[in-house]
Amino acid sequence: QFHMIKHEDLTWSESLGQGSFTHIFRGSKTDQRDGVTHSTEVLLKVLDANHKNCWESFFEAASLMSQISHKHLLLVYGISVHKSKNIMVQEFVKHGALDLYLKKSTSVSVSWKLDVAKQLACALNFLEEKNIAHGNICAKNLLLAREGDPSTDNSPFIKLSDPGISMALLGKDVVLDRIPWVAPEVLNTLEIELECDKWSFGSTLWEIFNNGEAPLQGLDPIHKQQFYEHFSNLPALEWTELADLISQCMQYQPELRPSCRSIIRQLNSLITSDYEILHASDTLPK
Ligand SMILES: Nc1cnc(-c2cc(N)nc3[nH]ccc23)cn1
Repeated sequence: QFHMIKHEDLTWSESLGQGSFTHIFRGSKTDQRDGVTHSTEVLLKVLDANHKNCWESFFEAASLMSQISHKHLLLVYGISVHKSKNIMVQEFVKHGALDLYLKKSTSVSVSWKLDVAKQLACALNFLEEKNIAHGNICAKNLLLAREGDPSTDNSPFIKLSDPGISMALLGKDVVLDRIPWVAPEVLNTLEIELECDKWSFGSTLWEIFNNGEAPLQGLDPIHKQQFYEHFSNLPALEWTELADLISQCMQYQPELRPSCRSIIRQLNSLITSDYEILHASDTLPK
């Protein structure tokens, strides 16, 4: 169920860092279409040689993304297996991960953030309708295809990346490190259900409205686990309506979390609320 890409059709450029058990590189792939050679910029995600046993899960994550297509889901061109290297070939998304972008950017408006939040909610709604759980929703896995430009009121455009290797295969320490994005019930079951993505959506909303700052970033794994054992909540944002949506998503009882349709409805009412006017002051020059 995968397009196999020949290794010789891949060109490798610079390393762009690493994920859980993977290394990522910028690169390009060439293919022949009606006799013409096309070269496409791609992102090459390589599974660590010492985690070869995860290759099924690595490709499982990619195949999830290639079975369905949606404008806010990352495009996976295919896979390439060469000697001991397992490579996933993805579309290259120009501005990279949203968490880093938010940390670097100073003047990102409230409406820009709401637009991004709504795009993520639409992607989750699409997955929910297909009964597909993603399992790794976070700002690091949101890729910015278009920055959007405040002067021309051009809007941002994001793509949700693949979920990566499944929780069941990651060590307990990696799962603990994903607190508070990983839903509490996953720590016991290591199973990902649709409701888990709603919890993660809440945590990602918190990140977006805290300029990419990671929630609970200072806590070590033990204190992160206690955060769940004490049924704690993230610090509420000033904007109460948004804080309410986040706490609805981050309810410890999965069945009480809102549907994607409800999340989208609530985001729409926030977009039209006068909050933007009230908060226009935070983008005006002092
Ligand atoms: N599917 C993907 C995933 N990541 C990127 C990306 C783009 C960029 N400008 N800087 C980066 N730094 C790290 C990753 C990355 C692109 N496409």
